[in-house]
Amino acid sequence: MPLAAEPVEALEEGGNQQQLLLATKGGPALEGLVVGSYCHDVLIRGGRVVGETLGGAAAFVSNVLDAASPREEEEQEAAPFVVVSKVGRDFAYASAPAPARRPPLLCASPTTSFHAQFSEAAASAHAPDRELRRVRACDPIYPADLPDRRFAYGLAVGVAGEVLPETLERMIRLCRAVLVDAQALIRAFDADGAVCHVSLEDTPYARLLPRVAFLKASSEEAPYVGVETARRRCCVIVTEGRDGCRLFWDGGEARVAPFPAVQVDPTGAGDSFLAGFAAGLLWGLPATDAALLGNFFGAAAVSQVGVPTFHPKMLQTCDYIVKS
Ligand SMILES: Nc1ncnc2c1ncn2[C@@H]1O[C@H](COP(=O)(O)OP(=O)(O)OP(=O)(O)O)[C@@H](O)[C@H]1O
Ligand SMILES: O[C@H]1[C@H](O)[C@@H](O)[C@H](O)[C@@H](O)[C@H]1O
Repeated sequence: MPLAAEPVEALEEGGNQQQLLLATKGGPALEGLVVGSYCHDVLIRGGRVVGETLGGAAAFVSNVLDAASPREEEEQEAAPFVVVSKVGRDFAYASAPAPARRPPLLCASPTTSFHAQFSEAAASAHAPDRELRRVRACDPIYPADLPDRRFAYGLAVGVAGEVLPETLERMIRLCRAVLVDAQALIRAFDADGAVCHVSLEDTPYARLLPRVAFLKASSEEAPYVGVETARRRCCVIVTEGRDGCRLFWDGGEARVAPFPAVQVDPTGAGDSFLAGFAAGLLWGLPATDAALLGNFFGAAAVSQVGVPTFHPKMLQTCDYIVKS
């Protein structure tokens, strides 16, 4: 793939944080820090509830990191990363695999909850296919909630504004490289809880971008991120649903082809993509090949309702991407 060499050289030339991830190939398992809350997702179609599932980017991310991260033979059960997430006493999925392995912090406020209203009309690849409304919000995650030690990498994956600017700043101080989902930075909520977006440049997060390694945005979020400005500060990845994704860095860009999928639920595609991408970097892949692994897990996520289960055969494809 001719795209592979170019971005990596460009990223290495920058001499910034991306290198730290890229340099881990063959090394020992590296501990990560995932920050963002688990939530309740209620899926609604035609005015009827058609599903209630565990949500929150942290749940989808944990699921993929556990399936795809490099780790020692004897540690097959759980990949080495910590999740800092907050839920209320009403949390319904404490025994689901991701929260059971990495339990959330309990708060007096209720668990963050989203209603996802799916349109009946066939969505185009880039059009929003659901309207999201936050109906409950748990407490934010404060800097003091993060463990006081160093991590190889961090993933800032908030869903409802819970990753405060000062929390992201602390992540940046604790982690050698931080990957950020734009949804953690630019989401706002109207009086009804409907998700809308603000311009990243107008948020306190903007000044942190030069210290972020990768910023991932969906094509719906990309206009609020301001790709042309952001790519001068960090590598920006724009996910394009069934069209795969594009990487933008200072001086270049690359498109990475998708995997085919029959979409049954788009929830968690972006989260699974980002985790697959991070796992690819941990395996030592160039950014564009890591994005291929991201596309693989994004496609896997849309093929199932809720947090997906990975069958051994699917993980053989993942192995093939990583090792070929
Ligand atoms: N229908 C699809 N077919 C194949 N791959 C898909 C499909 N939808 C999504 N993907 C994969 O998942 C990635 C992320 O999808 P998308 O761009 O829709 O993210 P998103 O809007 O952030 O998703 P969500 O908010 O639902 O988590 C894409 O870049 C692609 O690799
Ligand atoms: O569980 C989902 C998922 O984490 C999505 O990435 C996010 O956009 C939604 O708000 C959340 O409900």
